Amino acid sequence: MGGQQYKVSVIGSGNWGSAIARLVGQNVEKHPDLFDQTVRVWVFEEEVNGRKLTDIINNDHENVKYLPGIRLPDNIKALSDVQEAARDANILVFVMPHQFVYKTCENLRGVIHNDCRAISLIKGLDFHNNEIMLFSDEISRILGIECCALSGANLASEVAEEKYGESTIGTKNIETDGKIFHKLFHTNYLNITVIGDYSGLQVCGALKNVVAIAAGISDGLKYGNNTKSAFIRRGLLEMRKFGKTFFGGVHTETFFESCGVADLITTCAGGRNRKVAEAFIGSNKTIEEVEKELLNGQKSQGTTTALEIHRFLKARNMTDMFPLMTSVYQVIYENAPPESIIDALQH
Ligand SMILES: NC(=O)C1=CN([C@@H]2O[C@H](COP(=O)(O)OP(=O)(O)OC[C@H]3O[C@@H](n4cnc5c(N)ncnc54)[C@H](O)[C@@H]3O)[C@@H](O)[C@H]2O)C=CC1
Ligand SMILES: O=C(CO)COP(=O)(O)O
Repeated sequence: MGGQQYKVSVIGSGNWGSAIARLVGQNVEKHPDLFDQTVRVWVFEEEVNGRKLTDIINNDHENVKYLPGIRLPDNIKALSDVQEAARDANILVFVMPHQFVYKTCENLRGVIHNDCRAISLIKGLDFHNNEIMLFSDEISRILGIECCALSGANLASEVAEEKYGESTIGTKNIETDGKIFHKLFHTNYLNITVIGDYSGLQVCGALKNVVAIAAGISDGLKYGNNTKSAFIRRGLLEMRKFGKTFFGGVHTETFFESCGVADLITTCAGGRNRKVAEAFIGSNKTIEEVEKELLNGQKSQGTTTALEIHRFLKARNMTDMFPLMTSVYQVIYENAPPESIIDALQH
């Protein structure tokens, strides 16, 4: 692709999708030699206050539903047709709740250039036919293109407000994709490190959401900071064990990057998973009802991930090896008393 400008499309426009589209919109302007100056964004169309969300984004430069109060750059072009949003792109940034990835990728089959490359910002793992897969690998398989991943301690609203933070890119191709994606995402307020362990990075992004539910349960029970730290520590150990047990090439060092312990801390302090789990305690509602009431269409991925992990471990008789993951599942889905989650710490 020597000398050619990369056309970037962001596939997804929720809370993180909008914050990252904003950052990418800014960064392509800093590298006009490298990137086309328009960033197309696929929006799952919906009506907000009687207007199409795409029209609101294109005319008012704000995603009023998923990232209210933040101005998006003028070079962001929202499109409701995913094929139109991705056609001719050289770079695809996948950023959507993990339950929507397959359908979206299927719609893109045959539309994507084979010199295109992708990056997954999705925090979740793919459990399919009782096997476990990385979304970067699935995107790669379905679309026939290379796909790496970005994950980090990145609460979307804070990144959108340009509060300083860090993030991690995991890729097999550090010299090629690592360099181009570093250019696309690194800013003075988001410091990017590139590593080779893309599997460990994605395991962290998915499992920290389940640990954040444990932190939320702990907060809902008013257990205090020491208890929450115990959940975070045990959670980190289970994240590492899960990665090393089920994926090759997972390194302990990855858990010390932004995608590891830092993301765990930020999500357990200020994330949606924690917030929903805290409100769930004592509510007499299902977790889905609480999520709907609190998040206005945003999704907390940890509940689905807890269920998927549990089914996967149960099929292998391995639930005992992951007491915290198991206990979160039991509290959320099997009406286990929330206080029983402490047993997971004494295992
Ligand atoms: N929000 C955050 O602070 C961060 C989120 N992430 C991860 O980024 C990914 C995307 O999350 P967000 O952008 O925050 O999304 P979100 O949870 O804010 O929004 C939900 C999105 O799903 C879309 N949607 C609803 N129904 C759909 C359907 N049937 N098909 C396709 N799309 C549909 C909505 O239009 C909306 O864009 C997730 O894996 C999340 O864990 C990662 C870092 C930070
Ligand atoms: O991934 C996140 C921060 O890095 C956001 O976490 P929540 O989905 O729990 O808000």
